[in-house]
Amino acid sequence: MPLDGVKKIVLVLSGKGGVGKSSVTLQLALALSLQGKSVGILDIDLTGPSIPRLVGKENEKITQSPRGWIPVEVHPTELAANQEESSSATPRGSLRCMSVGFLLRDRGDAVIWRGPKKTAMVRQFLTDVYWGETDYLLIDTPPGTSDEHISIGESLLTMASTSSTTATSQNIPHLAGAVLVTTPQAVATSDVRKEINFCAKTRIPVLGVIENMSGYTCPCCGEVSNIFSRGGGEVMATEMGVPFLGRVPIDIKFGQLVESQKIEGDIDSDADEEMEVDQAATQQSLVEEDNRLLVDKYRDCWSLPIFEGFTKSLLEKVESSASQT
Ligand SMILES: Nc1ncnc2c1ncn2[C@@H]1O[C@H](COP(=O)(O)OP(=O)(O)OP(=O)(O)O)[C@@H](O)[C@H]1O
Ligand code: SF4
Repeated sequence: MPLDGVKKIVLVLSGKGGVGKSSVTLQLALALSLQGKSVGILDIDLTGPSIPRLVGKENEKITQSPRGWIPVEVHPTELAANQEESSSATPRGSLRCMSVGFLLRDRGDAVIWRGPKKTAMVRQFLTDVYWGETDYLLIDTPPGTSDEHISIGESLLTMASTSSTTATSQNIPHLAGAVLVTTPQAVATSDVRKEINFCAKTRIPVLGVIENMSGYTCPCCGEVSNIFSRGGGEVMATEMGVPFLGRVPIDIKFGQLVESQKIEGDIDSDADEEMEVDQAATQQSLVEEDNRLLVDKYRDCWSLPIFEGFTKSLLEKVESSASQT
């Protein structure tokens, strides 16, 4: 069954491009993993997929198994952050990613597709990827309300209607809701208002708004500069009557990490079915080393600890949204 084993789906949306949707998706995913959850990221930004680069796996390719496409595994094992309190009861998280970027022959290839082809690709992502047991599937979307958004909404609805004759987006079994990302300035928040209206029309619950790039604290003197203004996301959330999850400052280290690509791993992700069950010890230790790199590097930023805070309130909202449906 499509999405079999996926417990909850969270869409990450924004009205405007470049506000940090993919960065927020990744940091939410890492923070959820650090809480021991198994997490998947589905990148449906078909023309500008950023997830492969963010996780340092730009050269990875998707493999096929009898059960479907196997997503690229980023850190399938115990995470570095948990090692401080390491005990036999330490939760184990995992992170797997699927993106059109893993399907391109060359990372510089352009995806120039019309609507129907995009729709087909989004459907295929929902039906043909074998996620296995996954607590949270975060779906990173392109900006605005494009073909991809409509396709994902329709595909989830179609899947729901196979089990119910009265399917609405509110009873899509796995859909917990959407997290909206904005920057503080009016030019971004006004587009996010449209996105909230899109959610209202398609009856997707809004789990909360995150205000990204909200101020910059100088590491030398502590002076706070509100480069893109501050507080616009919170004001907009209050006015629109949706929860505000919090702010993420501009984090120079984060930008540098993404740019530097130092997290590029050289792990052979030839993850066929057999390997899932029977991982060779050497491969496992390579993957563990790779994971530590990814989490350590992002943990070094200011923002990952902030996201660990967000996920707590996000999880509460997901649970309460689940109990209402
Ligand atoms: N809080 C932050 N501090 C510093 N840099 C950031 C922050 N958030 C995002 N960035 C940087 O801003 C750029 C755009 O971020 P990202 O790709 O996540 O945006 P997006 O909204 O997903 O873009 P697109 O519209 O292309 O999908 C990236 O280079 C990222 O590293
Ligand atoms: S005073 Fe201005 S330039 Fe100097 S360290 Fe602080 S923020 Fe940077």
